[in-house]
Amino acid sequence: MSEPRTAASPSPGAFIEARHLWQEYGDQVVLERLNLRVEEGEFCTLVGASGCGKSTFLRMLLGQERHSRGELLLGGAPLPNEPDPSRGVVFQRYSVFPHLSVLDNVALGLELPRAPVLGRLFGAAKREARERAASILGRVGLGHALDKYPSALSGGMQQRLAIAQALVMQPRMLLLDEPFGALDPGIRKDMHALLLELWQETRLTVFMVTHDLSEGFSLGTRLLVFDKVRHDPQAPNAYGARITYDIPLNAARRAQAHLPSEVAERIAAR
Ligand SMILES: Nc1ncnc2c1ncn2[C@@H]1O[C@H](COP(=O)(O)OP(=O)(O)OP(=O)(O)O)[C@@H](O)[C@H]1O
Repeated sequence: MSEPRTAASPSPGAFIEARHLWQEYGDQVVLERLNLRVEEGEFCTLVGASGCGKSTFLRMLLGQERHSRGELLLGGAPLPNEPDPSRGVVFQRYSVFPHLSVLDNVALGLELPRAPVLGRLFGAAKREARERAASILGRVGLGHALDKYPSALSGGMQQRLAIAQALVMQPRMLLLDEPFGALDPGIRKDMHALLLELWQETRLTVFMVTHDLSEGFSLGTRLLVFDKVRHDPQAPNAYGARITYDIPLNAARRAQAHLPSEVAERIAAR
């Protein structure tokens, strides 16, 4: 029998690792020698002053942007240079397709890779895709709105749809860029509860940018503060940000994230 893993056990290879990571645009240094190790299942919230490179870091994790220097690894190998279904993303601005129904918005992600020419599946494959889409929409609270169009949805409902779009692809990582920034406080609270439930169920690794520090503290298992350690008032673009504080949060939730899913399910079932 293998030894139980405890907090003191050496951790296996990191899921995401940034080593001396830099991002520069021309003569503007945005990120500078950033180092980070994140294990699978962690929920990292990213905070920092406006313009310090949080969204840039998310885009790099998504594979939308290549770093200038250093290494960015996924499971020990260079992170793929292009977005793929293993990385789901939700932006602050609604990213759903306005001309498609709620159900089609989510089913499309399943249909396109399997029918790249027509963009449509037929028969059993189509039914299966739509059933899966409907099931995840039910999970995010949109089961009653499958035939609606996005223009008929509230802001919170549109973000639920965007989350469903990302989750239906069964990503290993969920990247959220201020996903609730445009929502009213009451709706935000509902969305926080939903996101935590989904994270606990799926055991995804989450990176979420937020400007709301209390949201950052209450949601994550880890708060990452992006900031510049060097400033030159004569040359504001000369130095970039890195992670200056890395604060473990919500110990109980953090411990749960490390529990093997089958053990967590057995305990929950009692
Ligand atoms: N493709 C690009 N080309 C040139 N400059 C860019 C590019 N992408 C980002 N930048 C610059 O990099 C800096 C960091 O931008 P980024 O959006 O990552 O910051 P942020 O911390 O997410 O900001 P905010 O909190 O305001 O959203 C900004 O000065 C921005 O103008």
